[in-house]
Amino acid sequence: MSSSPIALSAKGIEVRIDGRRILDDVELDVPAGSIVGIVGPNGSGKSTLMRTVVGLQPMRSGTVEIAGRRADTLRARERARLIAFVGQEVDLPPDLLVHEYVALGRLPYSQPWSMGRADDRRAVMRALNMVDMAAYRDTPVERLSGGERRRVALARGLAQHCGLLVLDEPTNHLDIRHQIGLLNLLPTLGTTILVSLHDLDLAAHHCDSLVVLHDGRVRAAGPGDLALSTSIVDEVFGVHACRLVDPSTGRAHLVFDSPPPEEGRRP
Ligand SMILES: Nc1ncnc2c1ncn2[C@@H]1O[C@H](COP(=O)(O)OP(=O)(O)OP(=O)(O)O)[C@@H](O)[C@H]1O
Repeated sequence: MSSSPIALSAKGIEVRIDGRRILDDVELDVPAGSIVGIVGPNGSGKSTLMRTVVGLQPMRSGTVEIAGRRADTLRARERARLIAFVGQEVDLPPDLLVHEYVALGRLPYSQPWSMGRADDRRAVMRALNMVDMAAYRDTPVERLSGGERRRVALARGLAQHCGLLVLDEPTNHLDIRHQIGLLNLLPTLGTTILVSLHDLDLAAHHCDSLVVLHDGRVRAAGPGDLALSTSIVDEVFGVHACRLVDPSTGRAHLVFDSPPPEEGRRP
C-alpha cells in the first residue's frame, strides 16, 4: 500500500517552548519496517517529539535523519512523500466531504489540474475501507463523531502512501473494537510506524519496541516487557502494575491499580 519502509533516527533532541525545556537529549531509533511506540504520562513530551521529528516543531539542538538523510535538508513535497503525520486534530476543515478530506493525502503527488485521477480515487477508497469508513465517503466531515473523525484522519495519512507513518494517539476516541482493529492493521501496512499510545498494555503488545518518556527525557526503551517493567510503570506513571496471564492465549497482560497505601497511612 505504501512505498518501501524507511528508517527514522533522532539524536540529542532538545526543544524549548517559551524558554521552558520540553524535550531534553532525546534519542529515538525507528528501524525500517518496525513499529515503535511512544508512551508517557500527560505532558511528558510525546506530541512535541512527534511534531519535532516530522519538522513541525523547531529544535534547539539535535539531528533527525529520515531514510539516512538529514530531515532539515528535505524539501516540503519530498518530506510529504516520505512521512505521513496524523496528529491529534479532531477539527477537520469544515465544508469538505469525507472523500474530499482524505484526498488531501494525495496532494504531495498532485500535478497542476491533476487531482481526482483514477489512482488517487482508488487510494482514497482503499484507505477509507481500511478504517471501516467507506460508507461515509459522501458525508460532510463536520457531521462525524469524534471516533469517526480520528478514523478519517488516519485514512488521509494512509492515502499518502509513505514509507513512514507517524501517528499521535490514533486510538483516542475509538471504541475498543476499532482500537484493536487499528492496531492490528498497522503491521499489515508494510510501512515503518512511530505511534504514541496511552494504553500501555496495547502498546506493549502491538509495538516491536517502546520508548518511555518522562518529563521530556527517555526513561526506558526496548521491547514492551522490558521498557514497561512494573517498577518503571510505578516510577513514571505512579500506579501499581502487575502482569497477569490470559489462560486462553498465554499472553501476559499489564493490569493496574493505585499504589498500595504507605505504611502508617492505612485507614
Ligand atoms: N505550544 C505550546 N506552548 C506552551 N507549552 C507547550 C506547547 N506545546 C506543548 N507545551 C508543553 O509541553 C509539554 C509537553 O506537551 P506534549 O503535548 O508534548 O505532551 P504529551 O506527552 O503529548 O501529553 P498528552 O499525553 O497530554 O497528550 C506540556 O507541559 C505542554 O504544556
